[in-house]
Amino acid sequence: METDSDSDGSHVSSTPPRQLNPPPPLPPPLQPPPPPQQHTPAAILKSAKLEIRVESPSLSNTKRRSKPKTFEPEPPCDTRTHTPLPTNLPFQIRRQFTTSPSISVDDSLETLPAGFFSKHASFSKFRKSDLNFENDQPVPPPLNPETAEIKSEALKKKKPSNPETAEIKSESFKKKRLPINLVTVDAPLPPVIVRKSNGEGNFVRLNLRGNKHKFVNKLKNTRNSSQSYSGRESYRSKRKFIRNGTKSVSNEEKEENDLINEAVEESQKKKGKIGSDLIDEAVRAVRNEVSEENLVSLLKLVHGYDSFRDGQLEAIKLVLDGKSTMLVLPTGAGKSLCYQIPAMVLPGLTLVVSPLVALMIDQLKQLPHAIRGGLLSSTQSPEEVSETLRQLQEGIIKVLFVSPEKFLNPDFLSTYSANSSISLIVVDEAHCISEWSHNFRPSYLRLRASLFQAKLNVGCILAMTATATTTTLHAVMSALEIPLSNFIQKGLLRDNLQLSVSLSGHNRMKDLLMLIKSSPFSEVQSIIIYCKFQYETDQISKYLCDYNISSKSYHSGIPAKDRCRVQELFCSNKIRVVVATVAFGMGLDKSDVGAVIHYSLPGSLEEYVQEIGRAGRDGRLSYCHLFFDDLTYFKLRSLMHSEGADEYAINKFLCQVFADGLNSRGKLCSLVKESTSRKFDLKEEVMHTLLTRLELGDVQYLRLLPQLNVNCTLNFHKTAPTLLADKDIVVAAIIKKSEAKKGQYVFDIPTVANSICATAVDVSNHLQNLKLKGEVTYELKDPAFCYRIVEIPSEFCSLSAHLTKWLTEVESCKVSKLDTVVNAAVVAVDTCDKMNGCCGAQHTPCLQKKISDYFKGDYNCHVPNKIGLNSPFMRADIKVFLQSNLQAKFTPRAVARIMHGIGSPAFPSTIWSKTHFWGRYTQIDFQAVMEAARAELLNVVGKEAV
Ligand SMILES: Nc1ncnc2c1ncn2[C@@H]1O[C@H](COP(=O)(O)OP(=O)(O)OP(=O)(O)O)[C@@H](O)[C@H]1O
Repeated sequence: METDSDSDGSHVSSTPPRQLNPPPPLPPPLQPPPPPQQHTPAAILKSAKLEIRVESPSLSNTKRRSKPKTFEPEPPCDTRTHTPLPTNLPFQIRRQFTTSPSISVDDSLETLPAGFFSKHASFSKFRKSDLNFENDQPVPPPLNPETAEIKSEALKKKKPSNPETAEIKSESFKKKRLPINLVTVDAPLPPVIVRKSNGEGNFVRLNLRGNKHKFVNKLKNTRNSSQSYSGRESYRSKRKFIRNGTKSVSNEEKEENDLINEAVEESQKKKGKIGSDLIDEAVRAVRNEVSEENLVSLLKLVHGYDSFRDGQLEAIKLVLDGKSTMLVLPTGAGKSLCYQIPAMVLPGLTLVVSPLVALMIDQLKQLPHAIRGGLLSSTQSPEEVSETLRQLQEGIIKVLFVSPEKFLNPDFLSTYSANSSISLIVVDEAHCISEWSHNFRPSYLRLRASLFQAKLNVGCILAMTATATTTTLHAVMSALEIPLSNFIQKGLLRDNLQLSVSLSGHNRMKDLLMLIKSSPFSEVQSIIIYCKFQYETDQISKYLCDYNISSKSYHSGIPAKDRCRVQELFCSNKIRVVVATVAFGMGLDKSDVGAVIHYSLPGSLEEYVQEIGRAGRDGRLSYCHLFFDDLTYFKLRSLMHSEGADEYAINKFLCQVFADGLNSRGKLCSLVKESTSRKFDLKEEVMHTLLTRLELGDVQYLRLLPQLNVNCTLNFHKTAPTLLADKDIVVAAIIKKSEAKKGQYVFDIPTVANSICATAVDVSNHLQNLKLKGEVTYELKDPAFCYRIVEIPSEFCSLSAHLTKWLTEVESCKVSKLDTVVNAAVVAVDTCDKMNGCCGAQHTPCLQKKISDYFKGDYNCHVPNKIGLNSPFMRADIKVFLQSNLQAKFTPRAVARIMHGIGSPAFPSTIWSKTHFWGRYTQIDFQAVMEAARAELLNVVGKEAV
């Protein structure tokens, strides 16, 4: 059963995992894709694969790190449900095919056009002096890779990798830990308007396995590696299909499950080691009187700390008083403790909704001895799930980690509403609720106070985040009905982070090497380097190893076990550098990371703040360097447009969603993800967001149900189908609604379910039972969004206009977030007068100010960006491109995406990156390219009409 997401961080990554091995050859597509014309053979570009992610400092009162000892015109929209789609749309060149070509899906967010970097490199501005680091050493020539590897192995052996020493060191840091001072954003928040949602019935039965993101990642991996359809198929057969009714579990799922079991076991082994009588007594004391004294005693016993950090006590007291609270503390400031202590004191369960399985595992491991935790994940076996449920019912588990999808599954909700008392719901990474955050997740949109209250009778919510702008905070507090009086924000950045920035030159890798080999970075033991693209992490880590800098890459395309191993090596100081995408860092609690380097631009200041927050958690002076360059900026800016959609496409999509018109009210419907995505050129994530919006907007048009593989091929084995049908209503319906193909029965689960007024899950379960009895075997395929229609829109035009406007605003918001990062970097490098403590490449005061202004909503991008609004040859190029591809149906957005080098479901990079126009106009504003494309399409259509 296909589901939504307990994932591995990839949703954060804008680039799909890279597929390292060449895929099997491309099978013939359902219908032939239009081959792009090549004008200049030499200009045919290969596509490179990418993956995406990002961090900041001040110096006073902070200890300097010691040198490591060892490591060196839109078409008119339809107005009614049944309005036939126009066939002679403006802006579409009629195909030469009689049937529409079915192009393989490709969301090539991470696919760069071939030669992208070299072709566009326009930087020569890098000034070594800008770095201004002491002991700038000449870069030694690279070693022969073989020798380097041997040397690096030898070095590793000699390294001070004694975990004991490392532990002692970190203990001594703890003792010497300096108070963490925070740069506070103290702008008053305007009053929160608490919007009562019509949350009744808004929950969905989603994600019984919850692995959508993993699937998506993997799929992206295959897609973006400019590889074939069959590569995807093979992956799909491994992961997506349910063979003969049996869930096939991939190695990755098994590995993830092993990690969960390990964490659960570890968590359970620890219990009772500390004098539990003392703790019980301390808990009782807090229950009697929630005083600072009692809470500090409990803190000492449970966590071993002498005092609370800024914001912790305040938050804990509010929560213990049953008040929903919004807590904004910098990364590493100790947010987890704010639910751990209440979890011990409150009588019922504390549920923690967390976006990533990896994060949940880390948090589970970090629970103190006295708190027993549990985790529910889609990868667990039924036995493991029932064991967790048993422990929950017996009250053994005090803190349960769940994904938002699992949490909103009605089965899960009913278990809790019936059997268990929940005292507190914690929404971790709460910014994911808001579409205006840097990391919006549709499933988080469902987290509403009204739902918690109605379904679980829980009134107390603790929302936590490290990075949220004022707008995002409003959205979160409104959804969770948290009053302004319960808003705690203590700072954004720790002042032990020294922030530097430089414009990188043609050879960013060399710049990076120089940086690492120069003081102060050369004196730092543990460094994280953030990149945007997976292939970059592999390249850079190999490059650093060649220069005797022990490093490993980390991204979501690496198997879970290997990722875990890299994290272990890093945490035990056996490697010095981790070169990672965004997938690394969430939940990482290595206190002595001394430096974070952004090799690529972060997509937003939120991302930057979150990632630099991995450094200096021990309170010691730590260094954060940001490289920026125009080329990366242009490419990332293009990528920000990969999820936009046109009103026309949304209108067509709505027609499909409500395809059965008035008859569909109450009906179970489904949309097969892959084909629908291709048909409307909408990414699956965008379709999911739109469906969620149709469920949770002002009017509830539908109710989302668990995602399923909807197409079934069934074989009967024991009893003759007709005989079985006589005594089995489901079988009777299947026979009636099936198509017989070579003795097999092929049917669509929702159709069968509708015919007997059952749910799709009922039908699936029934099939499973028949299979267990040996009556049938079956195969399910085609993951689909499932939903029930609640209300038919009276007309589609205004609804699609409304949804388009919303998506466009979200798209512009993303673009402006990236523009703000670049602007902050440019202002620091080009215009800083260095009067307020900035020096050389070190711009801590001015970057801190920018960041603080941004989070307060006061930021002005007063330096113009380098994105052009026109180019003399653009119209001509578009014209040539269109004329060479007369067989394809383009929209202005599709043309603009190709000109920006962004693949989409209907125009995948695997095919379209072969045109030499691919990515040619990344430096021109996307909207401007769309306008030019619109004009040229009108010309072509006009001529055709003549
Ligand atoms: N009052 C305290 N005194 C000393 N150490 C503390 C205190 N509170 C928390 N810590 C420690 O600080 C570290 C970071 O805590 P935690 O992981 O909860 O931070 P966080 O705010 O959740 O960070 P992130 O946003 O990165 O997840 C942990 O090792 C934790 O034990």
